[in-house]
Amino acid sequence: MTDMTNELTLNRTGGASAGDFIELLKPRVMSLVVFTGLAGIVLAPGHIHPFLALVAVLCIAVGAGASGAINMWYDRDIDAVMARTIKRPIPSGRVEPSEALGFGVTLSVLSVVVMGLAVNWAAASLLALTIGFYVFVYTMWLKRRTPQNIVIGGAAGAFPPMIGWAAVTGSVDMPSILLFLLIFLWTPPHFWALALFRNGDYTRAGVPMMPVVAGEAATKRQMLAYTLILLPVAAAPFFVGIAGPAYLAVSAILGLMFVGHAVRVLRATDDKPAKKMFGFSILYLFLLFAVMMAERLILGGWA
Ligand code: HEM
Ligand SMILES: CC(C)=CCC/C(C)=C/CC/C(C)=C/COP(=O)(O)OP(=O)(O)O
Repeated sequence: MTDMTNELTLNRTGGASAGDFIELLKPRVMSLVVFTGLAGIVLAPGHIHPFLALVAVLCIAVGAGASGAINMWYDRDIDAVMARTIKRPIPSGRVEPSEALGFGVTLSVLSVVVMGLAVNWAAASLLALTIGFYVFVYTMWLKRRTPQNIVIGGAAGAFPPMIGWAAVTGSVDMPSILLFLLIFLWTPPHFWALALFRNGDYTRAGVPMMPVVAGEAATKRQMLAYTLILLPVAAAPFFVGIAGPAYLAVSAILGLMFVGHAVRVLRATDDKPAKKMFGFSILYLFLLFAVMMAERLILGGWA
């Protein structure tokens, strides 16, 4: 406790560093979000100037990070009682709440306006929708109210490939909706794996995550159901012509491994399988999109 008090005093007098503002952008989580946005650009039919592609990726990165900063501003009360989040810049006193809010709002507006002016307004509108969904629908409305919070609110994290796709095509098309669906169905097993071994945090903070409300067994059964539904959905990009045969094989292997993790979690009596499944969920999504992009870049289009 003394250590923590000293740390708070030190930090307050020291003021915020650039690193604190970078931390507000949740860079590690957002790196995969941006990667899926890049995939939308690579997989979309048509051409975009490489410089504009770079601008689009930067706008997705800045918009995603900015919404993370607003999330940290709104959630500063619960972040202060969860072990995983207590050292974040606001609860530890290094950044004032109003500074974080101003930072997040400014960068959100900037990312949308630059996307609209430099790339197109279809991508900018989807980016604005995504930021709004994460901030208003997930963070401010559902997160503290229902155990379905991440099922519905998770849609925010699934939009980036559609944003990237729209940056190239100016439209919303069926293959990009499929990429949305893939991430949408991946989110519950991704997040509930973490919630299972961070259950104490969410109980203390009064956040009604699924394991807190429905119990561990029911959560685990739902995780298995999502991994099973993911199998055909993850294969679908091959059948609509935006992914190749190597992708199809990899999606089946990774999908079965994901189901295997869910089965081990279902049977487990300790936290270890859930921790492993959380780590695997990230690798799963990263590899799926990496293979989809690599095959497209190496071999060209299929459609
Ligand atoms: C509503 C949907 C989601 C929720 C509630 C959620 C929740 C979380 C949480 C609580 C963590 C731990 C973060 C930390 O301790 O800093 C995490 C980690 C992570 N999430 Fe998610 N996530 C969601 C969607 C996504 C999406 C869509 C992606 C990417 C496409 C993603 C990628 C990651 C990555 C890469 C990490 C690991 C970060 C690290 O290395 O520490 N998440 N997620
Ligand atoms: C382009 C754009 C705007 C993308 C946004 C992407 C997005 C909504 C990702 C959601 C992932 C995420 C950080 C969830 C954390 O949940 P939480 O906020 O409950 O987690 P916490 O407890 O770590 O704060």
